[in-house]
Amino acid sequence: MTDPIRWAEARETAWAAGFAARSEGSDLPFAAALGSALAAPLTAASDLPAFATSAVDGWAVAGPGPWRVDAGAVLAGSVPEPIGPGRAVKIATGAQVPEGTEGLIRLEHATVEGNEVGGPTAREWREPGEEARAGEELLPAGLAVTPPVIGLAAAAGHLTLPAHRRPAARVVVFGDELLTEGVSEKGRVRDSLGPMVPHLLAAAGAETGPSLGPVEDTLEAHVAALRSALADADLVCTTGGTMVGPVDHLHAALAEVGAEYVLNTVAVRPGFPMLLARTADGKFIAGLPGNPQSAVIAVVTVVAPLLAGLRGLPLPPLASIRLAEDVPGRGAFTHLALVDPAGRRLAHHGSAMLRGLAGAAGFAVIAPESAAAAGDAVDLATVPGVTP
Ligand SMILES: Nc1nc2c(c(=O)[nH]1)N[C@H]1C(S)=C(S)[C@@H](COP(=O)(O)OP(=O)(O)OC[C@H]3O[C@@H](n4cnc5c(N)ncnc54)[C@H](O)[C@@H]3O)O[C@H]1N2
Ligand code: MOO
Repeated sequence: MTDPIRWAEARETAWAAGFAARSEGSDLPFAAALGSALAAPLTAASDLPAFATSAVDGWAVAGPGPWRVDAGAVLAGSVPEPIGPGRAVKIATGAQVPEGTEGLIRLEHATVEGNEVGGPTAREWREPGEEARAGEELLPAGLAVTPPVIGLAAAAGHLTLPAHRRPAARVVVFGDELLTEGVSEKGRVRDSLGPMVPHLLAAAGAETGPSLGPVEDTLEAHVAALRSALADADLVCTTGGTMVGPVDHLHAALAEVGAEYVLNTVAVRPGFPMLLARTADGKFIAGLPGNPQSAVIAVVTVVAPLLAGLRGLPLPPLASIRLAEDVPGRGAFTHLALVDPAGRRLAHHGSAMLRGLAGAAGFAVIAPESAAAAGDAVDLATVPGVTP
């Protein structure tokens, strides 16, 4: 076993490995691009607006007033006839302003008498290219695709976005002791990771499906499950078997599939035995410890940064929280301490438990060789899918 690396370094190492392996950008439908980084700048396919666009409901007029009313109205969605001096035509918000227009009168400011209209005029339209010129860069490469980015891309004439695709991830659950239904009894426990981890991965930006397993505790079964999951995934997250117990086959299985460690053990409590490995063809295997809270910590520490890197995004920033009570350190290890949104520690925070985690804002980060006191603001490591 290699020396554990520091927790902050584990995040950066996992992210950098993902970023180096990010997919080449391609033109993706908006839904597929959402959440990933732009792989190339977004440019405008036309002027924005593409034509002089009325900003009000009113009258378009030309020349000196009062103006004689032309029949009909200029509505949004068509190309209007030009208007001549001394003429007025009714116009709707969003309609193309007729050539020759010198001013618009808002409907509520207009006086109409017989066939004539009068009132104060103003250039109440948006000029072509006011927001952007055709071909102009709207957003830089590397920016995350958010819903407003999708809206802008559509407005700018696109059906797709140049982005890094979402990585495909699979979860493989190890453990003969696990039950997939009913209550824990007679030495057997309900599998809590199989139902939970795919949702963590989805929230962290992976395409994923149901977990595979529980996989039988033999090396052959582990290797077969890993190979089958790797066949259609960029990332396989395994649960359990990270230690060196009598049926912990993960390390031997990694060797069998030719995977090499990116990192192996992290100086953090809980979660110490987590690992990240890479196969010869550039796929990743994240080993999440079997203790359920430790598995979540491995997702927070290694998997979420890796997925961000694979999508071309920066290392996810840590949030911050003000503690309402003292939190001890864990010596040379980083202590990830469950806290609620008010900064209070939670009961039931053992690494085999999920009860505290289920009500938590995230993990307060207590640096190695330190402790935190009530009132201190400390980093908060959030859990994908959980808003603090
Ligand atoms: N001699 C040592 N033993 C252990 C150490 C150590 O340093 N020296 N570290 C402990 C720590 S820390 C952890 S974390 C676990 C990690 O163990 P594994 O990753 O090998 O996991 P397992 O042994 O398979 O399981 C541990 C524990 O978690 C339960 N489990 C496993 N999978 C699931 C699941 N899908 N759903 C619910 N519960 C699960 C399993 O039943 C065990 O109770 O090692 C310690 N040991
Ligand atoms: O560190 Mo283990 O990962 O505590 O449960």
